[in-house]
Amino acid sequence: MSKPTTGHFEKTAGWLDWYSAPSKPGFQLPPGSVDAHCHVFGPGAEFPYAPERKYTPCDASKHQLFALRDHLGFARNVIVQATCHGADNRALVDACRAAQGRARGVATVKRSVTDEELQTLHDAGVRGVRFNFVKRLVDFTPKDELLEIANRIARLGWHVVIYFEAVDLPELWDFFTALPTIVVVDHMGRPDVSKPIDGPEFALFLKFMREHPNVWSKVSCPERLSVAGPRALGGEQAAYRDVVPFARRVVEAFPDRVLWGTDWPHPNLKDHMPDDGLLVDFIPHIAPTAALQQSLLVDNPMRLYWPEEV
Ligand SMILES: O=C(O)c1cc(C(=O)O)oc(=O)c1
Repeated sequence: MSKPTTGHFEKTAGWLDWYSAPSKPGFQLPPGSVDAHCHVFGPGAEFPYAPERKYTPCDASKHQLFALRDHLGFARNVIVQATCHGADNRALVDACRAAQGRARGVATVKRSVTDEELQTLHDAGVRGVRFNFVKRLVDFTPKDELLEIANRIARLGWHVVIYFEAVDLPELWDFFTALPTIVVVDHMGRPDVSKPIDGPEFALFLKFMREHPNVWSKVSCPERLSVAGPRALGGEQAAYRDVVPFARRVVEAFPDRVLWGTDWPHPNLKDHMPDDGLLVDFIPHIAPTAALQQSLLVDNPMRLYWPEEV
């Protein structure tokens, strides 16, 4: 793969660039696997980063994303609007269109979005909107505004993707459970994996999923959630052991409502940048049977993002 570059913009201090020489996974992905959470960044010279952004990344273009897709053995991508692009979905739309049916998108929109703009997003392959509650990434948006957006996109058959941290779930519960669509949680709601898996915090997340059959979860981002490592670098086959029980619990309890994604190009990692090939090798530890792998990587994302092909 090519190497990361930065064009017009100066990266946030300490920014870690994506890993430019990922290994070939040892784990053989089932045919038709979907990387259901990844991003494009710019390139900034073509698709400028949003003025309200909280970080400035290195560029991560659609071509680089598609090269990674092919290298790892994925068939398709779900590209999620990154907060550094705010509600300007041009880079996302451009990538989805260029993928020629092999990518779907999750956009960020404001209340002011027109029906015509929503239709244009739909035609490009967008099937969801993302609501972000992680304070270091976005400014606060009032809940009535988000609910209004959710009701509008529900009519298009789209869903809502939510990103929040485990400690905030109690406060956000009423809002989340009032959403009228399928609701997809990013990165398992960011559990603190140094806390017990049977403790109250993770129990609340499992209850959230158990009591609400419209709630799905991405069992992604062990590299972000791991406290004890080891890191997915240098051929490590036992990476992020502390995350495995959490992700596996979700996969086994809700096999029909889980998705997996690389999270490439891994915004805001502070301590290391994982080898994406080794991240793929993490999958069979959380989805240990062929049937679970088929649901996680193929059947579930196809049902949600390409229902017309199922
Ligand atoms: O934890 C993060 O920093 C992060 C950021 C973004 C984004 O900026 O969109 O997306 C993610 O999936 C994760």
